[in-house]
Amino acid sequence: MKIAIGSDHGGFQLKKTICRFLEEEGIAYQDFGTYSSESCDYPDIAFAVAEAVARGEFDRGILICGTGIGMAIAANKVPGIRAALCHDTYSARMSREHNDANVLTLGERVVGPGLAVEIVKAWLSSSFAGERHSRRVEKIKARERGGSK
Ligand SMILES: O=C(CO)[C@H](O)[C@H](O)[C@H](O)COP(=O)(O)O
Repeated sequence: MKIAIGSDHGGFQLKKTICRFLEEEGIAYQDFGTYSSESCDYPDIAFAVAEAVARGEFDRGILICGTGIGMAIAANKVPGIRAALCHDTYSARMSREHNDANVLTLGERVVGPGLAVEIVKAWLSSSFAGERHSRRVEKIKARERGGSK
């Protein structure tokens, strides 16, 4: 599995924690920035990560800002992206099993590093359950293509 990861300044410290976790687990990743705690704009990072995932260059994306909200809003503007803001492990697992989320967003100002790593673990180890959920995700994809509402 190959992960695209990014944060703004508000998620910079937590991104470092998550990158360390990925390294310990031997999971390949590419860091799309930001590379310091200097203030920057979350949409720039969100679009870079989301577009790389949408192009199929990465299996999944992880985006971190202060709350995770801005990253989710921005990433979900990219066709093909289903970004889920998860601050508990149950939501993280469900976002994979039911929604086939391909981007996880987190808020460094909301969750501590220990819980954040558990959320990432749950998210990376869960798979899309298919069946009735496929029908629902297909409706989202059709809408994105400009099809039926
Ligand atoms: O986009 C966000 C909120 O939806 C993120 O939390 C940002 O990190 C946050 O808005 C940045 O705020 P700051 O006051 O400029 O540090």
